[in-house]
Amino acid sequence: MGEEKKGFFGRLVAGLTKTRDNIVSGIDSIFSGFSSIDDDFYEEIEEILIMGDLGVKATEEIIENLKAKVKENKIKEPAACKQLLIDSIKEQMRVEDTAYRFEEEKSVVLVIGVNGVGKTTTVGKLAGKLKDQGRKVVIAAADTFRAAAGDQLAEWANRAGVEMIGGQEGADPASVVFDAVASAKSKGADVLLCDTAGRLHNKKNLMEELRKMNRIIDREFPDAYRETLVVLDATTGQNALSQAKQFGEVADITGIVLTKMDGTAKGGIAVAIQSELNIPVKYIGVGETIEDLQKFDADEFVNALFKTDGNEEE
Ligand SMILES: Nc1nc2c(ncn2[C@@H]2O[C@H](COP(=O)(O)OP(=O)(O)OP(=O)(O)O)[C@@H](O)[C@H]2O)c(=O)[nH]1
Repeated sequence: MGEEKKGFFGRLVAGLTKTRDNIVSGIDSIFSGFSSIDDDFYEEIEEILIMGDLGVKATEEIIENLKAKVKENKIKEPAACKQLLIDSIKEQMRVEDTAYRFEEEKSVVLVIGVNGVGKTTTVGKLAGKLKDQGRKVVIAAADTFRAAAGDQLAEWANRAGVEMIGGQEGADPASVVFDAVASAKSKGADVLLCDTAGRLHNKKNLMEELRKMNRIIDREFPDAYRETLVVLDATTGQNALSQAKQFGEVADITGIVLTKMDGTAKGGIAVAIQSELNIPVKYIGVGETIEDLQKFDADEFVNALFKTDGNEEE
């Protein structure tokens, strides 16, 4: 098991190379470059965290927390602050509900996100993952806005070996969800994954569409556990955070999927999201194949960023 964990950690470390270069190399040079802990020292750390997309609010709180820890532990050496900074970031990322109940219970999972963020890909990967865990999955292609979205999802359903309902361009998303719920129930499916649209420029329509879908699920599948995942493209940095906030105004988000974490320098956005929204990042996308969706764990993420296993005093 230790090997498996190491493999996962290794892949996470590799996937976060650019984010790590962006944040940690700068931080390391501050720890080694400063001879005493003063205002300049804190300001430079603050600047790097903000540049690393952790967000102004989260950064300010991390720095306050770090200052308190330094005082409490009577630390005098800048280098000795590193572990305290790691701890502060982890504390800042703490969220209450990080459970994956849809993996255990009969569930309907709504997946929301604007075009191009990797929503369809994520639904496909998630279907494959749940199927591998022995769950019976049905996909509802309720993003009927974009031409070819249905075909693309059908390919993913095929790859994952699960059934897909809907996919006709221009169809009413709520009626697709209605058909999919009926199919999921008649087949005794465990999880119904709904790929839905996310046109943020027309919030009223979006809200109406989501409300309609939710009403149908409430009525037709009242005992299903409900999960609403918002897919965000990590490469868009602060824009991803603002999308999450906007979706939060029209839906009860239970989790975030951050895609394209491979190869982006903006992975620090995961800190901003968990800290500012108190919503867990449940998965990260680290590539384009069906295996490239990983469960997200904030502590492991911070350890991978700083390349520490969480126990060592570096
Ligand atoms: N590198 C990388 N690419 C990804 C990841 N997730 C998705 N992509 C790519 O991002 C592009 C957009 O993904 P889609 O799944 O089509 O995006 P979408 O949000 O469904 O877009 P629409 O179908 O237009 O709504 C595709 O080329 C995917 O292969 C990821 O985690 N890493």
